[in-house]
Amino acid sequence: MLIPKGALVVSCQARADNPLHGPVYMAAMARAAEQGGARGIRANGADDIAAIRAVTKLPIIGIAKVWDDRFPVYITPGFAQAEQIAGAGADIIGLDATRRPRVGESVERLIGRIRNELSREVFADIATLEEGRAACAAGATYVATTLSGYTEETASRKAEGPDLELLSALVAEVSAPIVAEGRFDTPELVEEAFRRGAHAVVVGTAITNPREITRKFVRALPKGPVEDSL
Ligand SMILES: CC(=O)N[C@H](C=O)[C@@H](O)[C@H](O)[C@H](O)COP(=O)(O)O
Repeated sequence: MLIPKGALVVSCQARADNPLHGPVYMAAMARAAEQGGARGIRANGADDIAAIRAVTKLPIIGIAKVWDDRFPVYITPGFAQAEQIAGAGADIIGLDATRRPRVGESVERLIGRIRNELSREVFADIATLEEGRAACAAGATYVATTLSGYTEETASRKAEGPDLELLSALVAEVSAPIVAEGRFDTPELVEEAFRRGAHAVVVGTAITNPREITRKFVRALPKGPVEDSL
């Protein structure tokens, strides 16, 4: 198992509209995270993964986000994407393991192929206890709470911070190592995740998205016109 127990994993991702989009910035983020004590990196797309692979030996959870209007699944939807990110240097393949409609083969078959044909660990992003059970039975190495709040069935959880209840239920009922991911945005919440038995915690936005961090501070500003002090 590549992600050690008790690890903080830092997700280094920036979409195309983010000024930090691009492999140079994401590799720098990953180095900063490593210097800060991260024991793993999560990254999206072959270009970012290859650039991060070149600057660190930390285990990389690679994903490939591909949007298709016909299907809700966008995190590594098929084997072709998994093969591409494995080739770029991902040690672990992250994928959507929810029960939602998907293009191509079933998630069970996809997990099996990644393990057998690519010899990579599988990191299953799920949103419910049932999906966690199924991913574990299909051979996922890790099961993560990543998608709670982001599927139709779980949309109401998004406003409530991280899904600590799902985390506890998975720890109690699923034998794979359980990773806490999604809206863990303070050190206190990371502590709480480990208290509840998480194997590792993945933090993204709160560490690697300065635009969102700035917005959070801006929301705390007094309303009304900003005084011009010049
Ligand atoms: C739902 C979805 O697509 N989540 C993504 C998965 O890769 C990322 O956008 C998140 O940033 C990541 O999961 C870490 O979570 P947070 O940024 O909340 O710490």
